Amino acid sequence: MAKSAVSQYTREQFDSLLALSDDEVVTHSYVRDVALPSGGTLALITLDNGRDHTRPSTLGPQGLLELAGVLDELSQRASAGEIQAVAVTGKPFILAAGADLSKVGDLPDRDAGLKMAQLGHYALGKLGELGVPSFCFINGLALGGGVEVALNCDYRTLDSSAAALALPEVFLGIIPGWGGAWLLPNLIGIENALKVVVENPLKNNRTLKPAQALELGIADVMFSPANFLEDSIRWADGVITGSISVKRPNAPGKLERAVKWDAAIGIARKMLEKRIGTVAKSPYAALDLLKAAKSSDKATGFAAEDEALADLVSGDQFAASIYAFNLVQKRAKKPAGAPDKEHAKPVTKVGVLGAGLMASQFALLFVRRLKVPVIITDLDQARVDKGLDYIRGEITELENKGRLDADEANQLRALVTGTVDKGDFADCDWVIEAVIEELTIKQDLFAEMEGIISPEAVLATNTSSLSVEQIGAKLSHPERVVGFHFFNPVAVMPLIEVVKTPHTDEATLATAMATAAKLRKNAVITADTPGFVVNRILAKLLGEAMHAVEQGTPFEDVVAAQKHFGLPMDPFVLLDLVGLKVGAHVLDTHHGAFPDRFFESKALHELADAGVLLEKDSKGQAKGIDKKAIAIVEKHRPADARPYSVTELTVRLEDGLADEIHRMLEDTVVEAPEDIDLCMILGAGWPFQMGGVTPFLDRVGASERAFGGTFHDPRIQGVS
Ligand SMILES: NC(=O)c1ccc[n+]([C@@H]2O[C@H](COP(=O)([O-])OP(=O)(O)OC[C@H]3O[C@@H](n4cnc5c(N)ncnc54)[C@H](O)[C@@H]3O)[C@@H](O)[C@H]2O)c1
Repeated sequence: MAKSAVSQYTREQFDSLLALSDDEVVTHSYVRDVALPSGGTLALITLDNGRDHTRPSTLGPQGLLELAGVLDELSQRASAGEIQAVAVTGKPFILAAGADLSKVGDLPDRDAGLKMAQLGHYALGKLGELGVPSFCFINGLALGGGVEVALNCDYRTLDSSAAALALPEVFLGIIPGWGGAWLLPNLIGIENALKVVVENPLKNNRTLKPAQALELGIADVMFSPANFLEDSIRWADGVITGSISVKRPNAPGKLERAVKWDAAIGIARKMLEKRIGTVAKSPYAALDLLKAAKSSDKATGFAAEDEALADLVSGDQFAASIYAFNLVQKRAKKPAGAPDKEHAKPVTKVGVLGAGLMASQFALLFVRRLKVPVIITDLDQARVDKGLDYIRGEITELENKGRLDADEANQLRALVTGTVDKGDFADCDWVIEAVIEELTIKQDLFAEMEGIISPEAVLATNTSSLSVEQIGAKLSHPERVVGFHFFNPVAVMPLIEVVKTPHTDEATLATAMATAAKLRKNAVITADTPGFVVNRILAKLLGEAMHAVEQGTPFEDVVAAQKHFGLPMDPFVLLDLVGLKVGAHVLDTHHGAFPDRFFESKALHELADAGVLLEKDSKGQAKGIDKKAIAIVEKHRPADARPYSVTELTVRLEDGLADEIHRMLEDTVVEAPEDIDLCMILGAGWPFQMGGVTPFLDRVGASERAFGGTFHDPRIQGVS
């Protein structure tokens, strides 16, 4: 018999963890005996925290110990010949959403972290050592430790309507440490395991649809939801009797272990170094474990996971991740400064001014989520038609992908119309503009609309850098004006900055917040100051980047200095994406408002006029900086220029950000540092593992250097 992986742990080790259980959400393991079609008995465990489907079952110390106790009893019944198989499933729609993170932030030290890792192995590992075959019937959502419940079983069936499967641990600053890092590559091969565990480690990790999980080999078979449990039991019976033989084509063979394994790890390591440098520790820790899983036995693999998890759980990045997790889970759902929902006015028809890049994307979102008539306009019929074609084309695309049925798609297409006559907006109660970024054009447009729409209708603007108050300056009812700043691409970016002017009334603000919620976006309320939150911080970084290259700092050194922040794009790729003209305009706006702290860049204007910055390959991917761009920047180098070293520039950027954010808070651009962090995580892709900009700046000492204080107390900074 194979060496036991579980016997390295004992029940008594874990008593001290019980204090960390959240009594509110203990997941219980209910057992019932099921008769197998061919005779014999299968003991079916259901994981259930007794809540409805909006509160997924999670696994904390008490739930894990209860499961371990149940499995010990079943092991005895198996030895006595009373049961022939064990299966685990979940309450409706949910297997388990992983470890209970609500109290993990309270783990007092590394030893407690180590015990938490060991407890997972102690409990879940028993699923692989029962003496009879074990099955997981994956009936719904399975995340992190939920997937590891399944991996610890011998076989897995999967419901084709399950919401998602994922091992998102590296995204939270940890690793799949309850068996996942050893079991997964040994089940589905190293290349597939890498895709699931470390791909895109700074974003929400790869979420698998059931068909993908099946194809990768995480599940052995998939059944439709109609008879999922019955089909799973019948299939398990076939496996036990031998009438079904389970094939695992992705399981690693000798050749894969001898040749491919290390090579795949090497490629993944290079990819990570290129993409994230040394910003995050957890993906590298996961790589080390996946590498070792090639030749280690299960007991050694589990012990290595314990040590890695203990290091990470007690470190800075996990504390930071938990902070970010709580922001997104809690603060984002109850935005600071939001008025009572009761004041919100109904939105029964939406008018969209402009049919360009942003307008057509959010017109689509309005019709999909609000399901009310949406009318768009632009300067001429051709532009209106282009916008309509885009919106209708996207609806058809969603229909083709099966995300909308034919009736819904037809209904949505019929709700969107276009016009060149603004008189058709008369009955709109929500009008939003996304025309070109010029103050007088937007002012005149709003003034014109005031003559058409009712005095109660809301006028919203998607401006990125103009004053919302000034856009409404020519109105008799400026109280109905609000900023509603989307991010590109609209379908993907979860944030809307809702901008309140000194005149915006409660009903208008409440309507904006309610509308954002209906669009399923997170809204943060900001004051009407240049760049609001996200663009002001990005403008600071872009301005510093242009200043540094003008001073003779090599472009690659600027990229290296900014890599330290872990943002998804370097400043030059970002400039290329937003457009050089737009970028130059954003810098001008900030320089105009805060001339002592934001640089204006004449070089950037010349780059924009010449249309050069990045050198790209045939697929449009950036290869580096265009030589013509380097020459243009050199022309703007002042006589007394002095290049920065990477370290100097890194510190300069950190201190500049700390100073700017401190000023933003003094000016109450938002209520609290948490709101800045929320905006940067949701609107700029600031990595979760860094836990938000403000704790990061505290942690690296920038807050102390910039304003002689900190944004948070030490616990939140993640300083252990
Ligand atoms: N592009 C982005 O990433 C982004 C992100 C957030 C906010 N914004 C803001 O959104 C707005 C639009 O940006 P875009 O990128 O969609 O620009 P765009 O150039 O793609 O679209 C602007 C559209 O407005 C039309 N237009 C101009 N004057 C008009 C008028 N008087 N009446 C009706 N239509 C008129 C133009 O013909 C054009 O189709 C700007 O205020 C911009 O700052 C842009």
